[in-house]
Amino acid sequence: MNNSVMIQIPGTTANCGPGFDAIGIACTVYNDFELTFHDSSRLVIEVDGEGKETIPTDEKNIAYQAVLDLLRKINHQIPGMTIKMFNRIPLSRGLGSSAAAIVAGLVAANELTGQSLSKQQLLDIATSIEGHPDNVAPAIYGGVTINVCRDGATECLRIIPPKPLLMVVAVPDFILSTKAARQVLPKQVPLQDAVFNVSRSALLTGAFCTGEYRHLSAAMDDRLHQPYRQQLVPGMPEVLRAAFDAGAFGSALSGAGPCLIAFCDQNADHIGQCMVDAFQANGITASCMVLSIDTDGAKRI
Ligand SMILES: Nc1ncnc2c1ncn2[C@@H]1O[C@H](COP(=O)(O)OP(=O)(O)O)[C@@H](O)[C@H]1O
Ligand SMILES: N[C@@H](CCOP(=O)(O)O)C(=O)O
Repeated sequence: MNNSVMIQIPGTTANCGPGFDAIGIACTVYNDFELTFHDSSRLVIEVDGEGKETIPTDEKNIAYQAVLDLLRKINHQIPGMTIKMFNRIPLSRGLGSSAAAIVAGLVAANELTGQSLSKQQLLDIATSIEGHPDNVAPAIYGGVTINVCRDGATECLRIIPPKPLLMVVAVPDFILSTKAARQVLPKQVPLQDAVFNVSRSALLTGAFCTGEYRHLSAAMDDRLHQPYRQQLVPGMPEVLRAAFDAGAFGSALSGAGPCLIAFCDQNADHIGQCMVDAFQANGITASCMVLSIDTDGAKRI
């Protein structure tokens, strides 16, 4: 049995507008995660890159907890371990950093213990830890994933769109925890809003399957979460509008925010600059990342 493994895990953008807790995409921004088991009982966690100052380096670390969850699941003894991570996924911004940490811990521990669990089993464990499947599924499988929770398991359909798609992410310089962004959501919604989202989610899935991205303008509209979260992201309507005016097919809140994401197939840098400028006009400093779809998901490197 090898006692050390290195995993690369992609960031993810969830919801894509209407697909709240259901649709997610793996993106070409990656964390590196190294797990080593050793004989001593010590736990060592070293964090570099994003979150270096804030991510816990003790038992509270969620990647470490995911390693423990997997070891307990397969009745493996808990050894001493060293975790080294280099993070490029911005924290608490809506690009799935927590999902990446959970998936990293699960995949690394599974690799070190003989790969006894399937991707489906890892997905089910990851979903139960994260609480929703739309980030952990694409982090595991790559691509665009449509995710349905049923009878305690997560059913995941992975799509690789037939035409290239770029994702322009405007990253504002403030954080918003997913927990806080879920607390502003209502417990119930009007039937017409549910119908609105059902039709847009179906159109969105069809656009990804066929590459008919001209539908994304209508397909990325949402009434289930964005109207409530807008108050948490200054300038959100203006930034989304700026992306569209600059030529994006469509735009939305990335995950629970505060990142805003636009989809296009050209002029990505220009669209990004327009989004950053629109944030700036609303008093928010932001930077821009141009990403494409990661098709591999978490993998050993
Ligand atoms: N690499 C990591 N290792 C351990 N914990 C992490 C890591 N990345 C993120 N986290 C935890 O996840 C939290 C952010 O999760 P969340 O609020 O869901 O935002 P995000 O949209 O980035 O997933 C961080 O505050 C941190 O506690
Ligand atoms: N469906 C979730 C997605 C959260 O994604 P994150 O990247 O912000 O953690 C939600 O909208 O709450």
